[in-house]
Amino acid sequence: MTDTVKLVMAQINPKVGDIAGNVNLIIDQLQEAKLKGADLVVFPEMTITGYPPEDLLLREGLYPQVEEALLQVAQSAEDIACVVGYPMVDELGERFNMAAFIADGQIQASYIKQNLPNYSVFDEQRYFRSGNQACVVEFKGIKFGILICEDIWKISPAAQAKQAGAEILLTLNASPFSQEKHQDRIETLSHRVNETGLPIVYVNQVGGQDELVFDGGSFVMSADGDVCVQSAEFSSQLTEVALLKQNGSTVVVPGAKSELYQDEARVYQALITGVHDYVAKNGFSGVLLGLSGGIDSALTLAVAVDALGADRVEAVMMPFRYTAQISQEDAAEQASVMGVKYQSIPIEPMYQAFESSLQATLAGTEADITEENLQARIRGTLLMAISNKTGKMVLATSNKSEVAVGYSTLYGDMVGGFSPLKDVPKTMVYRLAQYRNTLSPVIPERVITRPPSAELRPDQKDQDSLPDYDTLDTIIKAYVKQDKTPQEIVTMGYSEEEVRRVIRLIDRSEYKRRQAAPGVKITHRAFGRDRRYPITSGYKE
Ligand SMILES: Nc1ncnc2c1ncn2[C@@H]1O[C@H](COP(=O)(O)OP(=O)(O)OC[C@H]2O[C@@H]([n+]3cccc(C(=O)O)c3)[C@H](O)[C@@H]2O)[C@@H](O)[C@H]1O
Ligand SMILES: Nc1ncnc2c1ncn2[C@@H]1O[C@H](COP(=O)(O)OP(=O)(O)OP(=O)(O)O)[C@@H](O)[C@H]1O
Ligand SMILES: NC(=O)CC[C@H](N)C(=O)O
Repeated sequence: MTDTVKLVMAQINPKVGDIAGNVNLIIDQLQEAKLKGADLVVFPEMTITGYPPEDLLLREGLYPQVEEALLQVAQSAEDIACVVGYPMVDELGERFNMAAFIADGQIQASYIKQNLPNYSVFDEQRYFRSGNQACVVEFKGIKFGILICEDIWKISPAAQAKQAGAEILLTLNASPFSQEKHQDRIETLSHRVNETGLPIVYVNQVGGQDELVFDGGSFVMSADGDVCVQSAEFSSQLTEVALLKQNGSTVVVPGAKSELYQDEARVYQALITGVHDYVAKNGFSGVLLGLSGGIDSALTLAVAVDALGADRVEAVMMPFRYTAQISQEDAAEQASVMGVKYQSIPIEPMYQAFESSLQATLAGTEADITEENLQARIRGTLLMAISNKTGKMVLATSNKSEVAVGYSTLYGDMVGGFSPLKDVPKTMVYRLAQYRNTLSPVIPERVITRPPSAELRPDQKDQDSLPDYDTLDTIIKAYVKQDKTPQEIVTMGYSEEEVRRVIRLIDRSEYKRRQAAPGVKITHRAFGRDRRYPITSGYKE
């Protein structure tokens, strides 16, 4: 006899903490899956609360709400089975990261996550105790082993589930995006398939949550190690998977395979998702930004428009005596091509007002960074005034190279609620701008080809105060991502003086990063919750 099970991978975009909203989303997806004739629907990790709920997990009031939510989900699942993720607290006050198998309107079995990630952006040992038991459920003649995210990144829980009789593994994930992540997942799951001989259904969350973006990209790997079903990246989706019982094993029928994004296209989608969900989930009507005619604000504008639509994005040029005519022309041209509201507010009168008020105080001093920062701060003040009046949030435009070395002004161009390019090195900013222009030419070519300048003094170029960006980004990558020592970086072919200078700037700028807006993590190591360094530090290497 051949048993068949129609499984659906529910790649959804929950909102952290919105338990009522998430339950409605789950119930809607169950209804939709029923219409597709599904028997079993698998949701991502922590479906009910969204991931990561952070210190919401420390609130006692969360758990009764989660219990009630589970009951509601169970009641709506009388004629369909599902696996959902949720947090639970026991009578001793211990918390667990769980998954429930629900069928016939009731929780039939539950599983406690065993491997609690506590590195990079993850803090699960702050909240949870580990489980130590496999959970294998039989449904329609097939034995399913349930695992949660980090469990699949090590051998033991998968092997344990196999020993407990599992014929196929279901893994519920909240696995955030970084550039290499998809490949890492494929390699990791190939190991698990090789070790256990079992197919794996990998269901990931999608959507932005503060500095994290979940890319979705759920998939099924067959017992031969082939990806035989593939969901889309960066969009909510129900993906059908047919399972057959053949000669005692469970076999996945090859199904639909969405095409995946590559390289710059993939990073660009991550940025769009991060901006879109931050704005939507925090209830802003739109965003605004200072458009300078430079590449960072040009790319930020393109991302914002692609994420939100032109009618929700506003650009402001704020020229000063050092602003080149071509900067004004290019900013106006891009705003017009992209169809966004655009205005120009010269800052000369405000600068003169500051200068005259400070005249006595600054008398006898040479013009220096003080006067440059004033320009950036006037611009920041204007943007925040427009934000307050319109309800649109300001986007900061700094890239990762600038964030690394503190090349931005506190309370100046650092104003803003969200910082889309925060984890994008300058060299990648250029590649992303070029990629975006292959879809349709929105960034004037001159913005890409002219040398970068903050235009805070006559003829200023970034390279007057920083190494060229190829050098800077390589040193930042070696120090921040790869944790190399200064000596190791020097052996990569850079002068000791240059390496030491960049490292000193990186170390010294931690105070600025702590005050900066969050932004989308796209690399293996982002500043923010991913790389936590002390501000006050006497450490030397
Ligand atoms: N450890 C610490 N903890 C807390 N606060 C600390 C601190 N060290 C300095 N500070 C404070 O921070 C101040 C210095 O910071 P800040 O006022 O921002 O000024 P600062 O970092 O000295 O200058 C801004 C830099 O950003 C560059 N910039 C500005 C604007 C745009 C761009 C661009 O192209 O994108 C580049 C500019 O050329 C310059 O190199 C100090 O005066 C002090 O008040
Ligand atoms: N003339 C200007 N008009 C409007 N906004 C400005 C202007 N100059 C600077 N800004 C804002 O301050 C940010 C910092 O820009 P700045 O030109 O100093 O350096 P940048 O890092 O080269 O950025 P960009 O490549 O966007 O010019 C800009 O991205 C922009 O948001
Ligand atoms: N939520 C988790 O357990 C995530 C950890 C995992 N290694 C990932 O990022 O994919």
